[in-house]
Amino acid sequence: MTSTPRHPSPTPPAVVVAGLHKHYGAFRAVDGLDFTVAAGETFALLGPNGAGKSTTVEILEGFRRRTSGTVSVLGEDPGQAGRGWRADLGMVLQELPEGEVYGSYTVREQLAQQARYYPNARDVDEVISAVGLTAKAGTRIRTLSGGQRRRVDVALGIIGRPRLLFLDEPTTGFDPEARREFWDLIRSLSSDGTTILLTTHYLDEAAVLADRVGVIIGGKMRALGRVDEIGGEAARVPVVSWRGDDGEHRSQRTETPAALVAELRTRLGEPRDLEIRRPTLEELYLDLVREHTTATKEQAA
Ligand SMILES: Nc1ncnc2c1ncn2[C@@H]1O[C@H](COP(=O)(O)OP(=O)(O)OP(=O)(O)O)[C@@H](O)[C@H]1O
Repeated sequence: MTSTPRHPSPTPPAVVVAGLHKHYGAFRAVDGLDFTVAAGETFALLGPNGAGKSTTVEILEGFRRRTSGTVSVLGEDPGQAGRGWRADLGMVLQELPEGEVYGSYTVREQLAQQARYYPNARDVDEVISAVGLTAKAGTRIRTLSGGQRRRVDVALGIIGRPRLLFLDEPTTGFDPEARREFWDLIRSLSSDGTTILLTTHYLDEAAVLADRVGVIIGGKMRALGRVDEIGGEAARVPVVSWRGDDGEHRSQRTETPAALVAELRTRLGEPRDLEIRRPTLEELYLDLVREHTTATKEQAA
């Protein structure tokens, strides 16, 4: 008799990180990270410069050895995995110094060359169109602008139809319109089932794209959750903002917004540009960075 399992086993996570450390001598660049990225999820790693984001991502990509901890990426240890595993990954690394990457290839030539490494590559011209470079397909890459070259990096990252795509600060140098086009591209990859691990300094980008975010500061995970969960209780304290008599924009976080508005009304009459809203991810993130940077300085003193 055959039987169908009543509950089909859930898809295993794309990434599992437990107790991850990376030390350089006495310096702990990554200091005990734990997180998972579910299959099909878009996960953003946030954190100030030097927080340990790229080090973590490079360990997951198999480019850097860890000091300790366990890491599984698409079911394998990146330190041991082979070429088949790598073919399922797409990578857009942090920007490399100008002129170091591409010889004299055109956009189309470079992509066609890269596509040959993958068993199930995407169509070259479709990818060129998806990153908005159709008009530049025959142009030599080194003559493109910085933002256009970054689009080539993204195209190279997705040409192999990866199951898991790493994007390390992908939109640095993009103009606002290009960033929005890029977000559409990421959303469409995500809706096709691609798992995405993104690092970014643009909090609006994380808020728009990510199902969950992790905030790394000083090599440790200081917050982890859905965008609307970050900041815990603090995230529920509203922000009142208005324009003062001097024309300056002001804002204040308060548990009693109605009382503050009443006080402003007495003081200013009808306050200009009055708004009561939830704090943005950027405000909550900056709170976290301040809190942990101060704590680290106090410990060091
Ligand atoms: N090879 C190395 N030797 C010593 N220290 C290193 C080495 N590589 C990185 N570091 C240090 O590890 C820390 C984490 O660096 P990492 O590049 O992971 O930060 P990041 O969060 O990606 O920063 P950014 O936002 O600036 O890209 C930094 O203080 C960096 O100087």
